[in-house]
Amino acid sequence: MLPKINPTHTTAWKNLTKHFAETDFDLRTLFAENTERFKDFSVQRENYLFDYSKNLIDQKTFGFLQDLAEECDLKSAIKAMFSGEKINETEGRAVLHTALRDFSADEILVDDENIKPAIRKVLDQMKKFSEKIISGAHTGFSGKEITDVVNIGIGGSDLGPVMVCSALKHFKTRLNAHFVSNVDGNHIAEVLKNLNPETTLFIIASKTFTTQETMTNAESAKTWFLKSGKETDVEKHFVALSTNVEAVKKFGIAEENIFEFWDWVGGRYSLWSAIGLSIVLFVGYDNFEQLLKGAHETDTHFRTADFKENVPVLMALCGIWYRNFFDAGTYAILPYSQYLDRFPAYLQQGDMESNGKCVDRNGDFVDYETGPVIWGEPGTNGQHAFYQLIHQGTQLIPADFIAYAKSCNVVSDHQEKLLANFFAQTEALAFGKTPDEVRAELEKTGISGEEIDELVNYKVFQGNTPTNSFIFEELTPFSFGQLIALYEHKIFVQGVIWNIFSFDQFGVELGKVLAGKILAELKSSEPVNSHDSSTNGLIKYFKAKK
Ligand SMILES: O=P(O)(O)OC[C@H]1O[C@](O)(CO)[C@@H](O)[C@@H]1O
Repeated sequence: MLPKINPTHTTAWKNLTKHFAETDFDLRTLFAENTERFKDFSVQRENYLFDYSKNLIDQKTFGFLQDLAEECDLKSAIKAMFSGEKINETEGRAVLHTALRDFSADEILVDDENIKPAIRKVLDQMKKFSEKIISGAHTGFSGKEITDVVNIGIGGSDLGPVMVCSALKHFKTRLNAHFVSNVDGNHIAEVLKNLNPETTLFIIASKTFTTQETMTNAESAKTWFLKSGKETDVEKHFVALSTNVEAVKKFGIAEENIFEFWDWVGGRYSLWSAIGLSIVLFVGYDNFEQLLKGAHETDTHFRTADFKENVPVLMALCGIWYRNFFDAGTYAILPYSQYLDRFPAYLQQGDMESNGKCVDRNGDFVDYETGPVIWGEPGTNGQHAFYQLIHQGTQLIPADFIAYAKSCNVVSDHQEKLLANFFAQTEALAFGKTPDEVRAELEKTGISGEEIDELVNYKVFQGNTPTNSFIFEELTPFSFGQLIALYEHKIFVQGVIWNIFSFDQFGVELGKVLAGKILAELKSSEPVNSHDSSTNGLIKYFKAKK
């Protein structure tokens, strides 16, 4: 079981509170005082560099943060997760997405049963199936090869596959992948518009196989398909990824077309499981296996590295420093790679569904902050949109910058230009521009002293905005697996320290239940008066206009 320690009751927290109040964290000064700062606060691993020197920390902060991890008994929490203890206590489940990418011969037991053979079996099933589809050996009902794959799922059954397929586009097979998630009928309508039922494969991805959006979209896909194909053709065009075999069979998908996974795989951690089938089809099984192996490399690092060099632990501790001491309510993820366009959105679910909690592991309401709002967009696009606020707004927004040294596509000098921006932004955010520097610059333009006085404040950059920088050698399935797992473990560490349960998501339930009730009201011809005046008024307007 996970330890149940209130972080604010630790000596480390008290030390951090005092240290925060007494210290003036100024990056200009910190860098000037320690010429070895980059060396002291960076970790170079085989294929990537993690630089956390542009954080508002000194050696003392670093020491207290490390103490916090020790006092919150992070070591035993890591052991508990990897060994299959039921650390998702509120749902009575183990948390073993790490087992899905563990190709070692080590046994992992859940309820006294080794889960490794079952994982292997499903991976083999995914491999064989994908090979048949990609080679064209499996044909659609009219004998034509499958050309398009539509993953129908939402949340963890969508975001991971969409994000990875976007990131690994460079490694694409001949198949096209499409994703339908929203219950908004426009989503499926737009996807189906350009598809041919004879050459389309639908993957119905749902852990529970009860999710309204997915079931509705799956039914609509089947209706669309049956306009051309027959009931007996469904088996060639529909497969399901689920833990709920009975519900899948009821939907009409044959048992041999079910790719199973298990309740110890959380939805937002499921891309490594059968939920990754669309990834396998899109990039091929070998690349998917590389993705898993990359994640496993991070798992091994996380399990074994000293906390002082442990990248996910360092990421998590810096995040806690800003959330709980600087009161930073948001955290930006800024990949300098267009391939990672969906990565921030993926991490929104990963982080916010995991750590957006206000009750601790003792069942008490917390009196400290937990998960921040996660957001972001790829650079350089974000620079021309919201960076203004990060540079000159009124709140502290810590950020992670992610880049690749080599580009998958060498297009003239695009990569140098991209990376020049990457380096420039973290430098500007850290060191800003002082009034004296602004003044000196304006003086060179020849404008009057009065005009300079009027302009100075507008052109000052406060700086001191903390960032982490990741530079990977190149974007490959392996390195991308490493990166995703780094964030998964960062989220885990923060949840452990905040003393919350990171693997349930009760916060999504209330809206779902209310929507069910309201749906019945929308379908009825009776006037709706059962809600507050606002909800009644909105429903009335909708019913009049639909
Ligand atoms: O895979 P399912 O069971 O359809 O659930 C989809 C998503 O819905 C959620 O339960 C949230 O509503 C997520 O945790 C999950 O990833």
